Amino acid sequence: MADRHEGADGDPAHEIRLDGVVRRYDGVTALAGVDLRIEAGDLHALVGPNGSGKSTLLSLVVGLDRPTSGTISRPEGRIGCGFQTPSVYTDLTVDENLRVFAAMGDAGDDWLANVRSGLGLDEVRSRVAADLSGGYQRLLDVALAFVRRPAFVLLDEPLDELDDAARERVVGFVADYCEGDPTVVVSTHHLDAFGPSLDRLTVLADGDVRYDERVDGSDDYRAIYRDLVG
Ligand SMILES: Nc1ncnc2c1ncn2[C@@H]1O[C@H](COP(=O)(O)OP(=O)(O)OP(=O)(O)O)[C@@H](O)[C@H]1O
Repeated sequence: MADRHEGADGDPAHEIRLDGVVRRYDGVTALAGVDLRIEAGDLHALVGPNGSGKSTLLSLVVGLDRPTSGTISRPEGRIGCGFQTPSVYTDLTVDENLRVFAAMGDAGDDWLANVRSGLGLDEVRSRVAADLSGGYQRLLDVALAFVRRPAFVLLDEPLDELDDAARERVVGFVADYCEGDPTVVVSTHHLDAFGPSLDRLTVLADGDVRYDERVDGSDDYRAIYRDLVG
């Protein structure tokens, strides 16, 4: 069997790298000097209390925002994003949304169908996005992040509003996606759901990295987290 990280694993040229990243807003330090490596092929979780800087970090990595100081480098390659507020075309159907986003890449119809069924969207494929429940809108937003088959996917709270079965499906889909070279960074409050599938865990608190280690399914994530941030 091929190594799951064949090609890019451990190659610094393929990692996302943050060095001394500070992001200050008026009177608020969202990130206080973050050094972080996000290695190719990893399913890498960012966790931390409300306001710890997770969304800020993802926005900076995508390039939607700029650091006050410090540097961020990201290798060439397509990037897929799912942020806290779903960014679907509300007047289009699920299938139309998927096709619009897929058309920006070259991943093909088979992959589109794979994303749709893998995330449990087949039964709503002909419904207009505006009429979907909050959970299905979230699933569609997650699907749009993957439909161009990007090298990097950044997901901010992808499990919000989902029921247990849908959460399991999303975690399974994301973990399978990372079986090759792609890298997925997920900001989440649902450490228990992602825990067994993670390659790396970073805990942020008050804009600082409090923990950043490779992990495997046997780790007691809840205990790690509780010891760090209570
Ligand atoms: N545009 C902004 N203007 C002012 N302050 C901001 C802005 N964006 C974020 N902040 C502040 O930066 C800090 C970090 O926020 P951020 O949204 O990154 O945290 P988070 O870990 O994603 O939180 P949550 O888990 O609640 O989503 C917070 O104190 C927040 O209020």
